[in-house]
Amino acid sequence: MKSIKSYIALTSVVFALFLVSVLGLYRFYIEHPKEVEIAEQLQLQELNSLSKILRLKKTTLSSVTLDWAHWDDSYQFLTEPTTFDSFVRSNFTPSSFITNKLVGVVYLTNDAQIHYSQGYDFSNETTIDLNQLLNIDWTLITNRFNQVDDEVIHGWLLTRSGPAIYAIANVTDSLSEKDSVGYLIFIQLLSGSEIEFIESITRLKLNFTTPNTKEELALANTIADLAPVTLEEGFQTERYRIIRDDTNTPMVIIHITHTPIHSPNLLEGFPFVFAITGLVALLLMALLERIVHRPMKKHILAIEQMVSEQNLTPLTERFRINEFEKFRSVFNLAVDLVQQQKLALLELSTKDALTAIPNRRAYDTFAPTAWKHAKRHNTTFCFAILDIDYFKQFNDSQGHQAGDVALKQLGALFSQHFCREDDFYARIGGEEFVVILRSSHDDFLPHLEAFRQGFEDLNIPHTSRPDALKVLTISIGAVIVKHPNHLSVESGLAKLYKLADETLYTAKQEGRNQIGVEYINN
Ligand SMILES: Nc1nc2c(ncn2[C@@H]2O[C@H](COP(=O)(O)OP(=O)(O)OP(=O)(O)O)[C@@H](O)[C@H]2O)c(=O)[nH]1
Repeated sequence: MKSIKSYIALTSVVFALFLVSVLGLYRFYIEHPKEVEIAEQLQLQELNSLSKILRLKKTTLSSVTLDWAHWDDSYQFLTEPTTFDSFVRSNFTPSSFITNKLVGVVYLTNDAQIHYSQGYDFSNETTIDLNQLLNIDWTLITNRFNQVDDEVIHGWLLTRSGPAIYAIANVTDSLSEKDSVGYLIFIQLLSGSEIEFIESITRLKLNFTTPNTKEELALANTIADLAPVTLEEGFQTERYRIIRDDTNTPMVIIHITHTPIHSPNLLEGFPFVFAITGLVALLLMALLERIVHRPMKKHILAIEQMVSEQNLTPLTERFRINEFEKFRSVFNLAVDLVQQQKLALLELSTKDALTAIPNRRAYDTFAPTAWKHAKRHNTTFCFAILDIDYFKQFNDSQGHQAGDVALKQLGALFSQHFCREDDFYARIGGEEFVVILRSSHDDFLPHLEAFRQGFEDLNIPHTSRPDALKVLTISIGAVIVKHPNHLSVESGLAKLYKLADETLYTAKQEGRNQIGVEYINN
């Protein structure tokens, strides 16, 4: 069996676990997947932006290249090279490279002979031999010449200085009326400032590398392509993407670092949830403790005290819970019942069975109290012993049953004569009775006399008595104490009894059917 307190604790813990489970399931199946989805969409957008910007760079370079290739000057430079030397001098100055962010310019004839090539070293800010600068594998480019036709084509290059983009356009006159006389190639290096610009737009941290060794190439082949853009790894703060050339060879590896505004974390908010749940559990415990445990404990203590004091009384404090309140009212009904039974038992134990007036036990309880009260208030006190005259002869002649009837008749007479609040009478022996009267007026004797006369007037025949009277009578021995406080508490009552008994004896000796009186402290 467990205490209410442990059930309350158990209930609170179960409730807290239930709350955590509900919140946990909500977080796991609803909230967290939504957060992940939003974060993934953002990362996909960032990758898309990166892909679009890189494509835009290539198309921009293509436009510039196409523009230059369709200049009449370019056309004439290839058809009449000596006449147009000034073209090179005026157009391929360092500022031309810087303005167009070019690291290389190449003019080729239709049969892929280099007509003019120039590189620009941005770190040293000087023109330099293109091959020395970039160490380009020209076959990659010349293999694409047949794709050029009227269109411009572009692609990625591995250079000594890092990844670069190139564009190839047919060189023709400005109206594109003449046949192509060669090719113009512009090469743009992905410079630091370019990367910073892309980073600021895409919100990504980027690191461009080129796979050089066989192992690096093999590794690069396992990396997902930048285009078409996918987010196959899901939400990640870091990932790699690859850019390939037209022969599907990995050209550029991009190490991408995302800077998410918010990283979805499954356990995020759980300390708060635990704290809230714990708090709710504690509040629940406190509430149940206040409503259930504390009142119940209080009532148990009250009942225990009643039991130890052997005095059951109704529980007065109300419960807030219906069932407990019901228990309280049922308990109170039981207390009522016990009190009624107690009263009934008390009455039974203090009443004489034959005459139905108080018995010896009642006398033993009442007499000392009445005596003490009289002493305290110094009220005049009358103690009288009553005895039926020649009752033995009555029994012997009329029978014991007739004696019982006579005793009953005598008992009934008491309530008629001694009916004041303070009057007391009892049957303390076989045919011996006691009357205790208290009054400020000394009117005891008329009362006792009326009682004696009343019994005589019942005219219960007693033919076998030795004197002249032939009815049943009583004799009374009375002691009247004017000032009870002159006698001691302890010895007082016993002394009165003894005196009353002696007075009764005298009354009997002097002829019976009379009252003998002794006064004390007059
Ligand atoms: N019928 C009946 N008799 C009782 C009862 N109790 C006591 N007695 C009788 O009361 C009688 C008392 O007799 P005694 O004490 O000798 O006195 P007495 O005959 O009354 O004579 P005196 O007192 O001297 O007048 C006895 O015979 C008892 O048996 C009772 O409950 N019923």
